[in-house]
Amino acid sequence: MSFSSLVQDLSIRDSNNPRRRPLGGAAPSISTLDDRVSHISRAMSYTSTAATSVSISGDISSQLHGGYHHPLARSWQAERQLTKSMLIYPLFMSDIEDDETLIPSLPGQYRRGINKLVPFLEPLVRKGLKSVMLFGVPMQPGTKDALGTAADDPKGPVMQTIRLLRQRFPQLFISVDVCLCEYTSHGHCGILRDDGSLNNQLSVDRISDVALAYAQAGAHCVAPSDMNDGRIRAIKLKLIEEGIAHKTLLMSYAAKFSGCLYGPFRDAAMSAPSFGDRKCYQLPPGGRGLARRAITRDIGEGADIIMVKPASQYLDIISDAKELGRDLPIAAYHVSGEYAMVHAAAKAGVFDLKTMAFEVTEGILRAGANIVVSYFTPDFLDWLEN
Ligand SMILES: NCc1[nH]cc(CCC(=O)O)c1CC(=O)O
Ligand SMILES: [Zn+2]
Ligand SMILES: [Zn+2]
Repeated sequence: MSFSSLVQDLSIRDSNNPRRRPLGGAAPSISTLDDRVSHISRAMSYTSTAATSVSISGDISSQLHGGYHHPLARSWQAERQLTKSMLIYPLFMSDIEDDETLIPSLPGQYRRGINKLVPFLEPLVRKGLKSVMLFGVPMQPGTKDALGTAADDPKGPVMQTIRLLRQRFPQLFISVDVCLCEYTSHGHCGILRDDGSLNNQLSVDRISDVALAYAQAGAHCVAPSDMNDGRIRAIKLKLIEEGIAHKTLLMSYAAKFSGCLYGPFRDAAMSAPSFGDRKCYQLPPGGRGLARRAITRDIGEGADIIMVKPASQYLDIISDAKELGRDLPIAAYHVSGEYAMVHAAAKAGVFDLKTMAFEVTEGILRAGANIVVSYFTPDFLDWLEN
């Protein structure tokens, strides 16, 4: 068949097919359903009898494979590619200077003392590590009390680490988790009333003092994970009052769900509550509406970033956060239990570790996150080129 007869062939078909008419051509008027059916069946019968036009007569929209045959073309399909600058790496800082203890429930992750930190981080920073999230772990007996006094102890592991990192890795972005559970004798995320429930006002006062201390020590970002009501506003006001709001990013763990995925973290941070649970301040897993309210509230109180946590079980919440906070970066925390699950399944031969690490992280990005807090960060620094 010659080119001109092919064109003619197409134009005949176009005039018959209401869905594929030439540019600028008038749509055939279809007034009734019968009319429409006859148009379509005429187009179809023409196609099936004209053998030479088979390759161009199919429904073009059914052809997708060509768009992602090549690896580069596949990479173009994602709205956002995972890059090293999206990753924040959590670090557990012990108050024993030479500590370097593997956390059995958190494969490959260690609790480290200040003396072990720089040699550990140097190669990671060289490979492109951009940001860390600090957690303090008081191991020395007698350090914990009802008020979590050790949280902002100037000689405590977090305050020391902030100063050390600012000095040794000036480009590194330092975020610090702000909570009391690692430092309280009862292991809850605030100060308690006599009945064992949280005293919200005292907790918020204390948490905002701790956040301020971290910011004053040089943290670029403070990230309260305690879930007390009103803490974002209280922290923001203190940062403003002390004249450092302009250089301190406030990341709210706005939508933090209770459940069983923080277990390995609590092993690492020695922060399991000594009685009860966190269900009265962390969100119930089915509470999508509560999460949306918390996100909206925290944006209103001055959060610069909204965090959702855990991540893989809460992808709808991440996309809610993106919708409610369309003008803010959204962070997702791929938490200790999620990380441990991936490791356990890979070890059991269920799937390849690296493939799953990418799959779950890409899912988190697809849901709307711009930032991922991940224990896989050192692995990604090896796996990613950018
Ligand atoms: N409030 C402290 C805090 N900050 C982050 C996590 C969990 C992180 C993880 O599981 O990786 C926790 C534990 C908890 O709330 O029980
Ligand atoms: Zn806590
Ligand atoms: Zn309660």
